[in-house]
Amino acid sequence: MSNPHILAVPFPTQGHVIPMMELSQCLVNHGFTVTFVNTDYNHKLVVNALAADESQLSDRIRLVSLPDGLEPWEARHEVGKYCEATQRVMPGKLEELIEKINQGEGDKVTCVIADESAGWALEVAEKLNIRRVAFFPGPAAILALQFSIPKLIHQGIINDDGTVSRSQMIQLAPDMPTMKTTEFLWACMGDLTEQKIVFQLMVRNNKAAKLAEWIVCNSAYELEPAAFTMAPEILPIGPLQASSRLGNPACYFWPQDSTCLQWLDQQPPCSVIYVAFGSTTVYDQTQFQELALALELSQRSFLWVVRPDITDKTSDPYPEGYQDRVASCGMMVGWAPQQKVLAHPSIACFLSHCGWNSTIEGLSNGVPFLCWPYFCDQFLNESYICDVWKVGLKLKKNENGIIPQGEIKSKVEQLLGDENFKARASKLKEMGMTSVKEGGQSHRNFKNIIEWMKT
Ligand SMILES: O=c1ccn([C@@H]2O[C@H](COP(=O)(O)OP(=O)(O)O[C@H]3O[C@H](CO)[C@@H](O)[C@H](O)[C@H]3O)[C@@H](O)[C@H]2O)c(=O)[nH]1
Repeated sequence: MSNPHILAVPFPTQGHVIPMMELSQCLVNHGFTVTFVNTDYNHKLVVNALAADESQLSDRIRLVSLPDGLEPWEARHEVGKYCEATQRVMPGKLEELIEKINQGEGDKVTCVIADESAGWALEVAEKLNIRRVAFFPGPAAILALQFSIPKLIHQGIINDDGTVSRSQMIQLAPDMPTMKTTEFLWACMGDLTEQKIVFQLMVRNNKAAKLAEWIVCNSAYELEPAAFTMAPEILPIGPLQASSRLGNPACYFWPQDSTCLQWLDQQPPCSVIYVAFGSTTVYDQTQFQELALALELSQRSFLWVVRPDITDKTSDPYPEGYQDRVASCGMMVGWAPQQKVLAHPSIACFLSHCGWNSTIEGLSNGVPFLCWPYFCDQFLNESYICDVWKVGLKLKKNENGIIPQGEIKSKVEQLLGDENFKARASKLKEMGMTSVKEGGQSHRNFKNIIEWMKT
């Protein structure tokens, strides 16, 4: 038998590639070899960022790439178009890649670990008779929601193409956070056509997940017990964090600006608002400027990640004279070493879009949140943060759909003026993080799976 050789296939967006790489690094530490499959487009970004970064990938992880079905110049942020193209082109290319590897001199692929959202990769693995693990990088509750689609159709809550019959609050099972039907993952992704494409992808992924011998997720029993009771087939192996294995995260699409860590060193403990909205969130110019002014108004230090594509206005999106005015208290960077930033003692709170990676990174460091969800699973994550774990506050939009500067300023004061938020966040940190340590339930699940992968 050949040495264990994993083919890791993330869903091709940043928020999925990072946790799949983290899982890969954990596998390498247990003696596995990993071939990591990016799209050609993402591969270029990753290689470019790696060259500018001090973090090194293990030589037991080989980066390879496949076309994603779009031309190099086409935008990847139109969810529907992107999902259609990847599903159409990538399965065939993946099959060719695996056959090429297996006909070569090196170790044959012994197991495919695919993102649950890229169910087509599980279909290819089954066709080629290779063992399969589905990895979900988000919360178990969202996967449980996806698995409940047939029941939701049966109950008339949605119709066959995922359209929500009416806006209402529902609870999938006792003790689960309540969800607004119009905020179901697929129902808040782009226009109606895109929503239907995303819904159909989820239906396909439900079937594909049944082909996997294991379904694992980047969460912990301690964080969402009700979701794991509702869908016991999902096993938590998280929260996966580079700091747990004393390593650096990798596979970023943009080079990290590490100068902010030295800047943080100069700030007093628990004094800085960290502001970051993940890899895809985009704000219009009005909202962007409102946030900028709110940070200035807060009269606190802040570190703000302003990705080059975060607003529709690319050149100088700030209010006039802003950068000079905030130079003594604020720092803006294009992409931060976020996991290290959140672990820094000078961070007081995290103004976040509530992507799941950001959520567990904040939790793992006991940082309280100000929540500004945008789409996808982020509304549910906000509900976990504010209603279930009670480690954050929600920001409210005004009648024009804008979160005004006064709202941001007053919620910052409320959050930082109440020590209970920090106290609960510190408690949750202890609870959640023990799960990935020796003896924890996530650790035990991970061990069982790697034992199985080695047989
Ligand atoms: O300056 C930055 C900003 C972000 N990050 C990292 O980028 C990742 C961002 O992931 P996440 O917070 O989950 O946000 P998205 O990039 O928006 O992720 C997508 O994928 C997630 C996992 O499925 C979902 O939970 C989100 O809603 C979805 O938008 C995290 O690991 C961050 O540490 C950095 O390293 N530097």
